[in-house]
Amino acid sequence: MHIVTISEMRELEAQAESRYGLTSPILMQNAGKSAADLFEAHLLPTYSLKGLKVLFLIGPGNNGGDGLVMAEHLEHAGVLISLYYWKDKKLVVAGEQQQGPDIHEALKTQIHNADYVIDALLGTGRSRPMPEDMRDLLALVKTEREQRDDLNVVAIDLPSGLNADTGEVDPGSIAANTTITLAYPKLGFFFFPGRDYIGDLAVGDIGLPDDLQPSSKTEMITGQQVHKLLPERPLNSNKGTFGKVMLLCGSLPYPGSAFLAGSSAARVGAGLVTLAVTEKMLPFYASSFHEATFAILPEEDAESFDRANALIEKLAGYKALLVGPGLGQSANTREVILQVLEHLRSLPDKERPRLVIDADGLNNLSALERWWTLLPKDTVITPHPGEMGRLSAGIKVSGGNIERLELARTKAREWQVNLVLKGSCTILANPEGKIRINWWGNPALATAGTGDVLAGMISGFLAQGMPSFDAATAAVYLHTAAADLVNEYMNIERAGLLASDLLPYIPMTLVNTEFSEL
Ligand SMILES: NC(=O)C1=CN([C@@H]2O[C@H](COP(=O)(O)OP(=O)(O)OC[C@H]3O[C@@H](n4cnc5c(N)ncnc54)[C@H](OP(=O)(O)O)[C@@H]3O)[C@@H](O)[C@H]2O)[C@@H](O)CC1
Ligand SMILES: Nc1ncnc2c1ncn2[C@@H]1O[C@H](COP(=O)(O)OP(=O)(O)O)[C@@H](O)[C@H]1O
Ligand SMILES: [K+]
Repeated sequence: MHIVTISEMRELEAQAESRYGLTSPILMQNAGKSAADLFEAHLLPTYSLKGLKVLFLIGPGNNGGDGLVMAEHLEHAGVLISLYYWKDKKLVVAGEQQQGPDIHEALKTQIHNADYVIDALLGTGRSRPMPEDMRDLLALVKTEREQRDDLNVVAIDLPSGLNADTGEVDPGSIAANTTITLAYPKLGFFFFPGRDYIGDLAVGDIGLPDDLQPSSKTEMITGQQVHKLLPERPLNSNKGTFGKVMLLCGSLPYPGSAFLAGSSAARVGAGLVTLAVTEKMLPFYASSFHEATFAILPEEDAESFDRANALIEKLAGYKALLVGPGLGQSANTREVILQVLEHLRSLPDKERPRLVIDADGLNNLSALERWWTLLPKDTVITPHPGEMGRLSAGIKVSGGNIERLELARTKAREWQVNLVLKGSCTILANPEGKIRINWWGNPALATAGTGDVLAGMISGFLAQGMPSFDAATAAVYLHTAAADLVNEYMNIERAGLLASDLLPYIPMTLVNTEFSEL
């Protein structure tokens, strides 16, 4: 699904009018109706709308207009509606305009009684800081919600005051429990601090014709998209159909990485997983990872030439190679990586295993001049912000602010790689400037080993012949979907997940893509 900037959204609206006669009032009717439908279908699956008390905060522009249309639909469905018009300081309760000297007190009573407050004050037309009286209004809602968590705030299009292009927020903005955005998610949702204000995200259809597409090259990864990318599993198949993955991962202080990555490759359907390990490491894996096969390498203090060659000899017939998780850093290991890269570059396209480099694979590389010139075509790299900094000559890389978007785009072009810049909204960028951003997941993923799972999943998809950027896309989405499932089934909130908990849930995430709402 496209992600749009404000100007891209305006351009679409202008085209909708000039090419299809879809004027602003028509789009607003569609927007308000779909917001009402989403409110009913998704927010209240188990409750009846009848008797629900909903207060609408109505702004001066089209965002307020959307709110009014939504309110009308909900009123027909039996919702008890009150409307507060911010500009005119007018309060209407059940169709009656409230009179009297103290509208402010009456408004406070409405906020106190509401089940839901709908934030329809400002949308993409916000052009300056919020006036104080708008901040005060939202502060009343915020204070009330702090006192009772059964008060929900639903933002229409976006939380008022959020900059839809950058994710910056006004000091008066309040976080929504749910944002019903219109037509397409806005770029600012994916960056902090904005990301924290969105809550659950729903996307309303405003009736733009299918052939009217945004010019944006930026996409939000969705389950429906991933469903289409997943490899076929024909009946007439065997393990050879689904490809072999080789992993150069794991060393004495970090043995678990190879287990996590290898299991994850198998969990997304790779036919066979081989761990390239030394004899010293073998007993660890043989007892914990029964499904793996092994390529035995010389010990780490052997000549790099021998270590590399032992791996290269075994690599024929493999469709994917993962280098890095838990590998350790040393001059010798760097040499091994260099020789393996050289071998990969020498292979014809069809015979070349597709490469994923993560963790210490990246740390080793970053010590080399112009390391990116050493990579074979179609390589995927998966740095977290620290690794990204090392790869980019020591610059400081933000974990979640908007600057990381341009950085990812520029570096994927310069390095000619498929870049997975990890973080709470992971950004994928390919050499052609295409961007995909992951919305899903939760902070339980912020624990050691989840990156190994991700890298393993990518290699497992590559083994099945998926193009590199798509393999990375599917894996990024599915590893966060797995975390969401773990939280649900293990009753975890935002802490306590083990990377290995993800493993048994990965196959379920593949199935679930067929039924995802987005
Ligand atoms: N156009 C379409 O076809 C469709 C649009 N849609 C909807 O419209 C929204 C965009 O509508 P919009 O452009 O009217 O902007 P909106 O966000 O309502 O606010 C602008 C108003 O607020 C004012 N204002 C600005 N900043 C302010 C501030 N800080 N504090 C106070 N006031 C401020 C500004 O006044 P002015 O600057 O002129 O004084 C103006 O009156 C979009 O998010 C979506 O919800 C959908 O229905 C689909 C079809
Ligand atoms: N707060 C968060 N929300 C969503 N995803 C997260 C969050 N924190 C971390 N992640 C994800 O968890 C993974 C962590 O990877 P990484 O930092 O490489 O860990 P490790 O190297 O220990 O395995 C990444 O895919 C990252 O995007
Ligand atoms: K709004």
